[in-house]
Amino acid sequence: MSGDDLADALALANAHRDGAPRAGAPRGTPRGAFRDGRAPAEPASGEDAFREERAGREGSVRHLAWPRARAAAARAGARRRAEPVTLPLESALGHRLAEPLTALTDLPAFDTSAMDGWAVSGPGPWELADAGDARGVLAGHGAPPPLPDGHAVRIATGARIPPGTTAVLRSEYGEVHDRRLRAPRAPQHGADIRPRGQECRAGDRLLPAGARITPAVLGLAAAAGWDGLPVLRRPRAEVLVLGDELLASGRPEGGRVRDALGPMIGPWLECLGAEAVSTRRLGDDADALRAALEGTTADLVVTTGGTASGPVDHVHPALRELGATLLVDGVAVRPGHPMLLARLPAGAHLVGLPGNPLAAVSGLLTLAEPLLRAVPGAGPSGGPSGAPSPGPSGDPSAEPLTVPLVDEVHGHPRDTRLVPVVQDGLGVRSLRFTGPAMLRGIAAATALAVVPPGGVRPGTGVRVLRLPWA
Ligand SMILES: Nc1nc2c(c(=O)[nH]1)N[C@H]1C(S)=C(S)[C@@H](COP(=O)(O)OP(=O)(O)OC[C@H]3O[C@@H](n4cnc5c(N)ncnc54)[C@H](O)[C@@H]3O)O[C@H]1N2
Ligand code: MOO
Repeated sequence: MSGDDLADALALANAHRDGAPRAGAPRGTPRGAFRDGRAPAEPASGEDAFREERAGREGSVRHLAWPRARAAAARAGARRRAEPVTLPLESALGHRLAEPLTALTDLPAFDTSAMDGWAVSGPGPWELADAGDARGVLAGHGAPPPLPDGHAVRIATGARIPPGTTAVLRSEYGEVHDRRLRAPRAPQHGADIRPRGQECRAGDRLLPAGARITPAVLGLAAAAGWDGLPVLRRPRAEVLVLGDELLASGRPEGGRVRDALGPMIGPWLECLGAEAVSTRRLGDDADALRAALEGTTADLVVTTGGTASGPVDHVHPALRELGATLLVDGVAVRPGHPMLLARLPAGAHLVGLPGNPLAAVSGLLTLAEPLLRAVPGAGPSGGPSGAPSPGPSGDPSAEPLTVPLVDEVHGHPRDTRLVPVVQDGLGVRSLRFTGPAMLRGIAAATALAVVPPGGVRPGTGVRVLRLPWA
């Protein structure tokens, strides 16, 4: 076990010791919790309830409090490194720059006309010069001949300025009669000429290392002469979908169900800043799972299903046999409490998502999202919170937004609930069809509200995890 793993394992043990009610100790009712199935008259504010929150218990299994689980995932991510690689511009979108972006050229690279019109030399009127092309000086052509004093030549936007030019006269500001150009108002010296280096000089630093590559950055990089960019490789994620009952196509039949997670988790991980390299269905085959975990080349393995303790739930046994370190083993959150986070012996992290589809979403946002956000230099291309990616500390604390919840949401007595919500005016409103096995609510949602143990009354501010596409 590495020092880092040991630190995490100790943190996990301490969290359980500090947070979970001890066996046999009187547990009492947490502040803000239901006593008789109804909402309390004076529930604690969201923040108070978070401070009061303690790790919950499920039967004899102790679960880590939701904020602690996210913090543990962020710590795991902060220890990962993002390697620099060079990608062609067409593949670089969404990555972060591994080095500052410098200009490979002056911009503009030559004095250029900002308008269609005439290049003029000296005060008017001007005699029209021969450009060697009846259309005048065009963009994309070689160096034009010098323009003698008192002469003008037709010029197009983007064309090179002939030596000797003092200004460009826009076509709407001049008139030609008998090869003489006149202008009611003389152009100022340098008018409508973009001088070489106006935007930058070769070698100028245009953007810092770590800047996210947006469409605008791709344009700037191309203008500045780059064909490929040094970027930080996104964490590579592999998705392993477990369950013999899953169908890859068609309608559910014969007691089997469609695999809803295979099509969902990879794209969602991409939204969270990972490169989803593969999604494989392994059925309920313990050997295949072990082999996949042993052979993985990914930074993050995400499994779905098999986290509980049923006869074909192979995730825990496989991790045990491989000698993995469990960093989070169950979280006091609904849905999704059997979720887990582990570190495989070769260094990859594993997020085990429960099989119920909304529980899997909960695990993704509780564990995978803070982990990916905290990988130095990586981070989402617009995370669920919409907040900028934090620095190397990976501190996710500033990340969720707080907004009023307009309706009453029943809470779990001990666990945090993640509830699909939709924007409603300045607040959010909870949705229907949000059972652990349902995706109908989350598919219409803009965010997940973080409902503290005991629930919240209408108008109370709750933290929300905004969905990356909302
Ligand atoms: N005795 C207990 N049983 C269960 C507990 C518990 O605390 N004690 N927790 C329940 C909860 S909560 C959840 S969530 C599930 C988690 O179980 P697994 O992670 O082992 O998931 P599976 O058993 O493999 O599947 C659960 C459920 O989800 C369906 N599923 C699985 N994968 C997919 C998929 N890719 N697409 C669509 N649906 C999927 C699967 O068919 C099951 O219906 O455990 C409870 N049990
Ligand atoms: O994680 Mo389970 O979905 O809470 O039902």
